[in-house]
Amino acid sequence: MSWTLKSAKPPVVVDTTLRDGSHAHRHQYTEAEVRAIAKALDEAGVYAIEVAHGDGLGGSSIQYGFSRVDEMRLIRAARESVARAKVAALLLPGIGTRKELKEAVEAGIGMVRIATQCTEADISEQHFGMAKEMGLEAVGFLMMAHMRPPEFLAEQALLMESYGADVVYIVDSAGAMLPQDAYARVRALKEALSRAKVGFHAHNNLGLAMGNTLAALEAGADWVDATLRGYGAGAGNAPLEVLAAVLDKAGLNPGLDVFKLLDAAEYVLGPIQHFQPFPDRDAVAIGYAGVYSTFLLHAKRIGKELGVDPLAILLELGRRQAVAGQEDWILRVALELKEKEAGALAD
Ligand SMILES: C[C@H](O)CC(=O)C(=O)O
Ligand SMILES: [Mn+2]
Repeated sequence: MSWTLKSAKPPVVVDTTLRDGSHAHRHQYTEAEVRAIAKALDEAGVYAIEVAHGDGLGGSSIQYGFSRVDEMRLIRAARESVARAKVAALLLPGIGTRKELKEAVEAGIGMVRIATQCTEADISEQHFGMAKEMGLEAVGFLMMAHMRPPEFLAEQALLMESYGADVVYIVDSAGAMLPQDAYARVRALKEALSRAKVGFHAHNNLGLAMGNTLAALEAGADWVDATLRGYGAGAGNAPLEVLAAVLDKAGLNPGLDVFKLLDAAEYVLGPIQHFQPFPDRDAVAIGYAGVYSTFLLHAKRIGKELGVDPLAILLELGRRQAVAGQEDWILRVALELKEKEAGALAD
């Protein structure tokens, strides 16, 4: 791996402020917020804008947190606000179904990203079939990709390609990768896939979202994700306005307007952000222990309610190798830690 970016090409950039950022926004986006953000992103030249509950279509629930506004209304609002960018949604098989996908198409999506745990690409076959039948650009998301080696991920990506994926992403859901990890995984997919493009989605828990995105580009990534101000789960994602400035300096700008993005980050997202994600004590623990980034706010809340250190909860979840969909483990682990502590005090 080199840092020259000589092998990199201008990537397709997908913004997920209105989907991954929904985790940080506790799924409370309003239609007016979505309209303003989607319009600003469209005018700044991003290829696609992902809009959905943070956990994908159908995610609004007691397990993942209720959305303030129905996501179909948010998708429609985004679609009405863009002149050029594609509107996309995320779907996790088991959470989202054909019903939600069909409604999202009617609301205006042109692309769906189908996300599975990186060991379970085989459960996505039917969903890629539906996406293609509905005329969508179809993208595969191999989540928690730090948990498996490059050659294993390449096999999973081949499955998604065989189901019809146009792009397959290495998703560093835990923000646990070092640049060499991102590089090796993207490289393996580039070498294995014959038709599908390769993408990379970063989280900043170890402060490496930008570095890992550049490593992915050096490895040949065709698509990359980012969010305004890195607004996303855990310590957030690669910050879009920073990525645009860096790509521009490196001669790799795919057509993004750097100054429009700086304004969008500062004046459109900035005033409504619930908080600025950054690698704080608990977020670094997530990257260090390889825990799903979306567990951060749940662990902080449950830890506060029960008087248990969120860092201890997150480290234990890492030890148990919890993955997406196992949000119920957070409360269970917290209760066990509390019980253990009470037992130790009684002894
Ligand atoms: C549903 C997740 O938030 C998808 C994602 O962005 C990730 O795994 O990272
Ligand atoms: Mn993410």
